[in-house]
Amino acid sequence: MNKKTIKIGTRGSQLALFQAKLTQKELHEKFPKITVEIVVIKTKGDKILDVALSKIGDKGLFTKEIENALLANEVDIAVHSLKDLPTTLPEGLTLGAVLKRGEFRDALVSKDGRKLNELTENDVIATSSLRRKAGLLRFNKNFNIIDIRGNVNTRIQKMEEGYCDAMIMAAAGLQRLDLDKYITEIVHPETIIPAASQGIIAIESRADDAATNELLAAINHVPSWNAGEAERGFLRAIEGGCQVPVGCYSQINGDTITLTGFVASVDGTAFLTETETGLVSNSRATGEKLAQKLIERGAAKILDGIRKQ
Ligand SMILES: NCc1[nH]cc(CCC(=O)O)c1CC(=O)O
Repeated sequence: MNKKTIKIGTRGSQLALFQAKLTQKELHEKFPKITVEIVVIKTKGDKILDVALSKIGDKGLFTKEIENALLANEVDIAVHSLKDLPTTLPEGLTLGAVLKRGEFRDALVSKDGRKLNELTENDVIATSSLRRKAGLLRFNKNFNIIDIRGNVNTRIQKMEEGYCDAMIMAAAGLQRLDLDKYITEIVHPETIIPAASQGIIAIESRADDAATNELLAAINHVPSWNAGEAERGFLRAIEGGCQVPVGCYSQINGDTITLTGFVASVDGTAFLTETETGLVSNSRATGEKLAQKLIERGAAKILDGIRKQ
């Protein structure tokens, strides 16, 4: 049966709504006769606002309630940031498509416009991400780092009110919200290795909904999909999530993909990084091989140590 209406489930943050609207626009352009509606769903991550994400210790903090709505047929697709989506999806759900990737690197946002190499131990740098913390401490072990929560807009407001001197955020999120002017510097991906799949918008669907999946295939951006496969392959194999300092990024060059990843201890003193190159047609396996390399060098031991704390 052909679809007449598609309901998109999304969180209600400005960033999530922007991403849902972009998906709506892409579907509308390809399929002008189909009505695409947006349904806002609150997630646990939207309700717990005062605890560092790394301490909540929950997979799918920003995605679970939306996935439940999808499984209950209340919506037809769910739009997420791919980096927030656990690498193993619930039974019955599938990744239907991804949109063209935005900026994959992190950005420094500083109050007075100073760059990362101009910040000192007298500055307060805010991030709740263990990955960003590890990168920052490897760059300067004396940096003073504090936790921060809240959506992108809230965090900028906190900085302006004096909560901190600088922050690290995903450049893609700032750009999507038209907040580019706050970006002081795009951080080199070897200084702070990005989150796997950062900058990619994911569209999740029911595996058995052939009509919807056919529509999604038509808006899928293949190079971004391959990057996501490689980076999620890595993350799945290393068993990383947002509770551990891990990250990776990929570069596609013709038919090859090069993936760089890291695993670190929370204080940044142990820091392992590796690179792996493979065929784009074999992206996921390339990510898994990268994970294997890091595991052979002791990554599992570092991660086990963190999980026991
Ligand atoms: N953790 C929250 C989150 N999830 C996705 C993005 C940015 C957009 C993206 O990576 O696609 C952000 C904000 C941030 O990390 O600063």
